[in-house]
Amino acid sequence: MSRNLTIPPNIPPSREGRPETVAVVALGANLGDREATIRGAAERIARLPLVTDVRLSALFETVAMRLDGPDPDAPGYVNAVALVTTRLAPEILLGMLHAIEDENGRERHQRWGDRTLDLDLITYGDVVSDDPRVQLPHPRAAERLFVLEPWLDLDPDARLRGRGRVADLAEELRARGDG
Ligand SMILES: Nc1ncnc2c1ncn2[C@@H]1O[C@H](COP(=O)(O)OP(=O)(O)OP(=O)(O)O)[C@@H](O)[C@H]1O
Ligand SMILES: Nc1nc2c(c(=O)[nH]1)N=C(CO)CN2
Repeated sequence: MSRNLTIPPNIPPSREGRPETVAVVALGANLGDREATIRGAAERIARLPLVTDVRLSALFETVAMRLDGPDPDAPGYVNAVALVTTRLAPEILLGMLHAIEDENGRERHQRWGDRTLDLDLITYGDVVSDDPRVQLPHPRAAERLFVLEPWLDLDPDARLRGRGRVADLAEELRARGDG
């Protein structure tokens, strides 16, 4: 069969801008229909522009952590982690995560208070940032089993830049009865 060489080959047009990067996003909810909120948020992230893939972990039931420690009397959380492949810049992605929190009726009364939806950017590729608006990796991720365990569910070999293997961090927290 002859080929018409005037028709361009089926190669996607080259795209300017940043390369695709995998971001780790932590999801948590302890008010309302927590599971539906988490699954809906992951679907919403998947529909963001310049997001090409979202893999959601299993959902974990966890005890609410307050600033002064675990509070078994507070409404429990459903936690999960999503691996998000995106060409959005980290600060833009975080802004969009905040918008999704707002769409879900997130109110900001109290640090570590109850919430319909919390979305944290845990890592964005290997990017390190101490800008208070976008700290990367998330400065409290290594102390949070409710982040590390869902992350391990998706990626047992995960590493947290500057802190080593996520599996080792989780093991230390479990051994201390912490996190
Ligand atoms: N990597 C990050 N992920 C999420 N928020 C961040 C990050 N870096 C900086 N921030 C900023 O932290 C501020 C507080 O975020 P948020 O309301 O989610 O706090 P919190 O959930 O109560 O506590 P924590 O930050 O310990 O999870 C926000 O204004 C946000 O811009
Ligand atoms: N179990 C649990 N506790 C929390 C969580 C969370 O996601 N899960 N998020 C908080 C603020 O980011 C504070 N405490």
